[in-house]
Amino acid sequence: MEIGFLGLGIMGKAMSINLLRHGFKVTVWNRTLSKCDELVEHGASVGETPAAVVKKCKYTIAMLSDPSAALSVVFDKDGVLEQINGRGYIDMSTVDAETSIKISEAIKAKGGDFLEAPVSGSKKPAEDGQLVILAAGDKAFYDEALPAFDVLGKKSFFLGEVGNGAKMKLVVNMVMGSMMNAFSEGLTLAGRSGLNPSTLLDVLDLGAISNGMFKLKGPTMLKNSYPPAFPLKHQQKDMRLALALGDENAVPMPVAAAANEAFKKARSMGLGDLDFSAVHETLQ
Ligand SMILES: NC(=O)C1=CN([C@@H]2O[C@H](COP(=O)(O)OP(=O)(O)OC[C@H]3O[C@@H](n4cnc5c(N)ncnc54)[C@H](OP(=O)(O)O)[C@@H]3O)[C@@H](O)[C@H]2O)C=CC1
Ligand SMILES: O=CCCC(=O)O
Repeated sequence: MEIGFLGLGIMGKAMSINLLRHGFKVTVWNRTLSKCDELVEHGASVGETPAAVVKKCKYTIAMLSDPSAALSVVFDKDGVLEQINGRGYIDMSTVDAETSIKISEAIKAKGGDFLEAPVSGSKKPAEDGQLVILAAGDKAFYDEALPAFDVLGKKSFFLGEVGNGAKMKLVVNMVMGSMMNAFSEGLTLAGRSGLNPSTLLDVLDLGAISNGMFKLKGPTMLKNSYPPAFPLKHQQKDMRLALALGDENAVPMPVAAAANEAFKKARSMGLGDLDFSAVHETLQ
């Protein structure tokens, strides 16, 4: 079955290669078209525009940086809407519910099917097909897309109406961003107060707050090394969108608000393209 894929950044590249490896025919598009070359080496075809990809595929997946990119690819000239009639569109980007609902309504008005399906998990889980998929929208289309989700992820959740996937993803990343700041403060405090931060990693790993993120990021943070798996600029976008969701629902989130300030500071220091663990540098 032919699947379209729009957006070949860190995640989109890994996800589309994974689909190809599992026998799907994939047609790709990326704003910077030269990034499609590597996918062609893996067997992909290339579409010149989002509309051209959508036209030849039963359904098309998007993995784009933020709400403005997600909207642009759908609504602009040569965008998804122009060819969506009778086809499906799955937006896996992390965006807010409002953006997702706007896209969903436009796709449906043109006779297409829509799912939002943001993911938990980063570059390595994307390469290994171990993402957690947070889908919402048309249930029949979800069932149709399950073979692709089964390749991309280790578990898919169907969360009901469009907006619920986006909200779940933002809540998860709000918790993650807050934890990353507490972790950075802990590593820094350990070092400055005369402890060995490596020993702190061992102690944390044996206790109740042991987790994959501390285990994965701790050793590189201690070397002040932040190769981008999840770019810091995207984590800050997610904190901003989660705080807006908190505003809408009158939920006080002082911890998340402080974490957002730290990510903003890191961006102002030019660290936005590094991994989100580079927020550690704001304390150095
Ligand atoms: N990295 C991670 O660990 C995870 C990321 N996410 C989410 O997935 C999405 C993608 O993340 P990631 O792959 O890391 O990001 P990258 O920054 O690596 O890639 C972003 C992609 O969006 C494209 N893009 C940006 N602006 C536009 C635009 N105006 N029009 C068209 N295309 C555009 C880029 O194209 P170009 O190449 O031309 O710049 C690129 O393909 C984000 O929403 C992120 O929050 C979710 C889970 C994990
Ligand atoms: O949105 C990015 C999530 C990164 C992760 O789950 O490790």
